[in-house]
Amino acid sequence: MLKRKKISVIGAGFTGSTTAFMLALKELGDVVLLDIPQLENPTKGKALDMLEATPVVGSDVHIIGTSSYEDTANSDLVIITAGMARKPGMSRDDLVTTNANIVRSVTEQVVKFSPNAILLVLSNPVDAMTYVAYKASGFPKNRVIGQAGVLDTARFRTFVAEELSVSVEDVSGFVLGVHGDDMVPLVRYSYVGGIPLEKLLPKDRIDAIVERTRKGGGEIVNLLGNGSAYYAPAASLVQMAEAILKDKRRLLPAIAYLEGEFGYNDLFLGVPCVLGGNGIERIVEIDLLPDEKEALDKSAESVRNAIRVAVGK
Ligand SMILES: NC(=O)c1ccc[n+]([C@@H]2O[C@H](COP(=O)([O-])OP(=O)(O)OC[C@H]3O[C@@H](n4cnc5c(N)ncnc54)[C@H](O)[C@@H]3O)[C@@H](O)[C@H]2O)c1
Ligand SMILES: O=C(O)C[C@H](O)C(=O)O
Repeated sequence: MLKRKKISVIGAGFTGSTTAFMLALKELGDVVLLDIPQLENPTKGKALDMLEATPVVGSDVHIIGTSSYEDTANSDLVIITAGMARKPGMSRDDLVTTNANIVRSVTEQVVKFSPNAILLVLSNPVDAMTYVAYKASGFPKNRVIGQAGVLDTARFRTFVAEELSVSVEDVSGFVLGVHGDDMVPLVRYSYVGGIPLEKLLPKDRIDAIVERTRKGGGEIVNLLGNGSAYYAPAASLVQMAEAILKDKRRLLPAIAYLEGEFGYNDLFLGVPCVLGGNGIERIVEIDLLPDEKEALDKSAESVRNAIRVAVGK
């Protein structure tokens, strides 16, 4: 008999609860939503509300809310969204010390009960937080992954589709590097219906889209006023979760541990990855032009600085 997957989402705030609901809508597995003991009742309430939507949408999954890690036992996938979100005027790196402590303690609890899980990290600054989760878990590198590139690429695709008045489905591309202002949208590898983007838009328009993508998170933070984006981040987590849980072997940008790839060592950074049942099945190295490599180096340096603060090195 086919066994249902179990997915735990740690942090039941905006991104955590939206992710839990999207996972349930897609029937990817039973969902456990966990937050701190002080928020146990609201977490239970959110989960029950989602469960009561399942008959309407026709999704046969179970969803519970909890503050107890025992309920997360034997999860196949654990998504970590716990931590502070930034407010207008802050950078993601301003969250590093607070969120490193949260991500470290959450990971230690998670791995006690789910030693074979794959960890998918969202908490910011996410490249450094994925490093913290990796060290705290002791898991092999393929089972610790961070989310940034799917979201950053989604923003890029949205802006290109709007500019050209074409379907978002026909725009492809990928954004590598740090999830911050130094991210690297690879214009040269971006296509619209198979046509290179550079043949469809003048350089100044592409530059404007690249800049808007880099600042995409901040644009939403400024509009919301008291928190950060959650619909597109949740959708991005769910796309990665689906690739892993269904062993789809999708080639997506993901934050992966590098041991020599792209010339970096002992670093988590957004790179093209094949995502499947083992988590990161492999990293796909691509040729970069000197200016692209220089931009990726800057990205890597920015992650190294955040890691130094996160782990106190
Ligand atoms: N990587 C990305 O692309 C991306 C995208 C969106 C948000 N984020 C980050 O994700 C994090 C969550 O964002 P959000 O909008 O959901 O914030 P939020 O404030 O709505 O939710 C965070 C939740 O974490 C919980 N939490 C805090 N400490 C905890 C602990 N020790 N154990 C369990 N739960 C704990 C809080 O109680 C809260 O409910 C932030 O750090 C944000 O910057 C990253
Ligand atoms: O911008 C943020 O702080 C949240 C997230 O990283 C995003 O890109 O939306």
